[in-house]
Amino acid sequence: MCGPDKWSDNFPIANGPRQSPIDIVPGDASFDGGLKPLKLKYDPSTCLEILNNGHSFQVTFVDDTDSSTLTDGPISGIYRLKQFHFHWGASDDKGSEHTVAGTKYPAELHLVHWNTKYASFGEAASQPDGLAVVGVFLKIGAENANLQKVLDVFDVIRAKGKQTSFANFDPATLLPGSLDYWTYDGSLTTPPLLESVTWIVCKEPISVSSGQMAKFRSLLFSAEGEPECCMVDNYRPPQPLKGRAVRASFK
Ligand SMILES: NS(=O)(=O)c1c(F)c(F)c(-n2cc(CC3CCCCC3)nn2)c(F)c1F
Ligand SMILES: [Zn+2]
Repeated sequence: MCGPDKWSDNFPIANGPRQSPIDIVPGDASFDGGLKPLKLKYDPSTCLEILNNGHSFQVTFVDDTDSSTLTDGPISGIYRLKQFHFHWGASDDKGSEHTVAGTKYPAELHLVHWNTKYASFGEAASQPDGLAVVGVFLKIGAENANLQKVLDVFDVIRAKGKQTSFANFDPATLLPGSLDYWTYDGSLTTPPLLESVTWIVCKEPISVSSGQMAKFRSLLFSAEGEPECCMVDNYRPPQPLKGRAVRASFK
């Protein structure tokens, strides 16, 4: 398995100056009163499909208009929602990519947006200010009815390469009550590990039940007809901060 430790062979940027994820140490983050509140405007009618891409499952959105956007927060300009996906562990004690003072959460949601000053997601992904990803931690607790709408279609996307239409889902229903956040300059957490992401990590987690986490683990890394390989531990561990500042939108 070409796991995270091997990525630097094919992607030397894996050892670059602004890699993600990182361990967020709240005491080391500096409050920045200049940071604006996040402004997330999502239109459920832009929700298109859900697919198992062999690394995670992702829900993709129509991004040819400014219907679903991220503005304000630490960024300038308009960033369009392209997709959201998750990372999770084989057990509830691990799974998130970012950690908070060493604490791992069982899963982490990533809402991926691209800067409309560029012509497309693909072009934006190679620019230092091209992408903005909102990260939300999942914490074991009450069953999450909004998340359940996504888990309910897992049976048809169980294997790598499977996809199905997925309409009228509002990703805002997966956001926590508070949008207080930490922000820092980082990268994609999977190959090609491009250093083009403004990370925006919410302080407040959303809930997920243990039974729902078991459902995440019913997905497969493997394609139909291949030996079954459970999709678990699809998270990259924290990377060196290398002198970067982590700012907080809250005191
Ligand atoms: N964990 S993360 O950092 O939030 C995260 C992301 F933000 C991503 F955008 C991707 N991503 C990768 C591609 C292929 C593109 C193919 C064209 C060149 C750019 C990559 N599509 N989306 C991704 F895989 C991922 F894990
Ligand atoms: Zn991710």
